Amino acid sequence: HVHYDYVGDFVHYLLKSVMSSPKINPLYPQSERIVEKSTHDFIVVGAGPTGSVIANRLTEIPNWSVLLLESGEEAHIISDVPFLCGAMEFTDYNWGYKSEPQQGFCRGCTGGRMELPSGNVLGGSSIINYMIYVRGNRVDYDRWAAKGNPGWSFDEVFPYFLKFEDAHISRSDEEYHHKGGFLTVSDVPYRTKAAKAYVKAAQEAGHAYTDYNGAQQLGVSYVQGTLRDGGRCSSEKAFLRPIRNRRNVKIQTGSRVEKILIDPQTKRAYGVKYSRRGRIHYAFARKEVIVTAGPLNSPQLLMLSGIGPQEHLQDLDIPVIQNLPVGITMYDHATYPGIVFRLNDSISFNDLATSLSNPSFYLEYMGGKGPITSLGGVEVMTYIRTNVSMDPEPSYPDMELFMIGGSINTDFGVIYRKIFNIPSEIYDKIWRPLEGQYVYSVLPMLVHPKSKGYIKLKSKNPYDAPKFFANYLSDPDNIDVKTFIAAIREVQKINANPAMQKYGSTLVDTPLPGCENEMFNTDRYWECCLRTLIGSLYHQVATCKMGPKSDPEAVVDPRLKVYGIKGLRVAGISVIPHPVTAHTVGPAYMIGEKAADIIKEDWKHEIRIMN
Ligand SMILES: Cc1cc2nc3c(=O)[nH]c(=O)nc-3n(C[C@H](O)[C@H](O)[C@H](O)COP(=O)(O)OP(=O)(O)OC[C@H]3O[C@@H](n4cnc5c(N)ncnc54)[C@H](O)[C@@H]3O)c2cc1C
Repeated sequence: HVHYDYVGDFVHYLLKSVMSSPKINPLYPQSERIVEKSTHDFIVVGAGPTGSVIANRLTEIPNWSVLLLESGEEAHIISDVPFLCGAMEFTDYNWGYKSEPQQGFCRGCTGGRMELPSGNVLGGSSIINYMIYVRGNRVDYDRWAAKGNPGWSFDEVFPYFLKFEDAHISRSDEEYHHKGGFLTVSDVPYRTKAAKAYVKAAQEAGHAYTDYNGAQQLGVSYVQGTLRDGGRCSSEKAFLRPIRNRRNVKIQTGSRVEKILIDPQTKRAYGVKYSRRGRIHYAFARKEVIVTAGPLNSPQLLMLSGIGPQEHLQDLDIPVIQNLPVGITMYDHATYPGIVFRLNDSISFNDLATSLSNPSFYLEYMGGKGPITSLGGVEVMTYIRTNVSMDPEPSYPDMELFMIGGSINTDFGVIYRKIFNIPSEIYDKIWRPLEGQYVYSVLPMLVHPKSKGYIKLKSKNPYDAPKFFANYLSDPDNIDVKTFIAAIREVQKINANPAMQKYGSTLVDTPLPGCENEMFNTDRYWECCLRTLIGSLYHQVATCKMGPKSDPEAVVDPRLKVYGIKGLRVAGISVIPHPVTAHTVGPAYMIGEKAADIIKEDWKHEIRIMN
């Protein structure tokens, strides 16, 4: 046995080096002669899904010039391979944040901390994400509107979801999808037999087969992915590549914005200060600065620029321009990776190394097919409403269960063990004995957490990572834990059905280290597991919350303008007021589309004159 830690480190090193190597034929050639001071109509900070859409749509107006500044570089084509998505976290495409150690969760994680990856690359997190495409529930958006955000109800945002979508889904509610948009959403071409059996078992357990992006979200269906021809369809591929030769857009990588320039007298944002290749530059905006720097960096940038909680900024010696509750709210979607079932037949992924060393899989991938098109093993989604839910809306899920045709042992502890910061003591006990075996797992995602965390700056140095306090499982009534446990029971119920039992599927019952004192499969046992090994699914929202002026947590108004500051908007999942019943990339694209339309509307007098 070569110790997997060394193998893992070597694999990560190799991948990191390949991914960061200079491009021979870059799609976005970067001029070395960047002027130190330049002026544009709009400056967009961050080229993730939201920033990419905004840059695309604003430059539809030929007379408007847009500078898109992205801290990361253009991605390597290897990031297109869906099966490798988990590994992207170990490259320079990740900002590499971690949560602060806190009581009550992640007691067993290495250092008591969770990984909080976030994309630092042209395309943002859509280059390192798992490509799961979910739009969210009608109720999510109707509640945004009901909470004082006019324009954001489902009926008002749905056309934007349709606008960007190019759907290739075989069993779908057709009127809920659209063909011809920039972002390809499709079925995953490869499905394990375990996934097919699980879909059947879920139906046997009473879950209807649905299109979760269609009329009804509750039920079971195969995952839909942001995939084009079996490869990743990132925001770079979908929204930037088609416009990169427009004369009125400048897409500049390796450009890290350190500060938004704001006149303290007039409170107008007039540009940004950024560093590139070790030099400081300034860019000025005639019209607006739009911050789309992701859910973790957008609040950081605002606070570094003097917009944030007054006392916190004063403590760090940052001159306060506007006292606003930036970063005081951070909801996230949590999951638990330890519900694993052993199978007695070769129906799931059992060995990543063998899969990746099989040349025929690559040939299949060239044709947009085969196991390598799998979204890191994510295959089936089930939306459920547990008996813990007190929500008045009967069709509103409180849990998502996503089924994976493998588990943390499938890659021999090289990738997913590290993603969840699982120490050797736990891996060796639970997953090591399963190496090479056929298993599947189900990860519950708590879609509407009651617990909320917050973000603080560590210092006024833009290169110091902020501090992330996730506060998972901290709600006073313990509803989050109870909901998780109800979901774990539902997973067991699904597994007990004939379609899974045909393969002798049994829950792995080795007690989790740290929880041996609790009786296996009791509520107390599962609570202990959750508090030992919970992980993030990287959907932090509300860090620059959208809300009416009366909302004490609001940072931007419903037109995404930062309260009290002129010429400055924030867009992206950071503005989402409350967690959605979705993975967040879909909503990020929608927010980009809507933001672009809002901006066009606000400047329509000028567009009219130009026409
Ligand atoms: C590992 C991972 C897996 C995920 N899996 C899924 C999934 O399967 N399905 C799903 O729906 N969602 C998933 N998500 C979430 C989803 O990808 C994000 O919600 C979405 O990308 C957010 O879009 P955004 O535009 O708001 O921000 P981001 O995608 O975070 O983009 C922000 C961009 O701004 C840049 N930036 C930040 N600070 C600066 C600065 N100071 N100067 C210049 N540029 C800056 C960043 O480098 C980045 O490119 C995942 C996220 C991660 C991290």
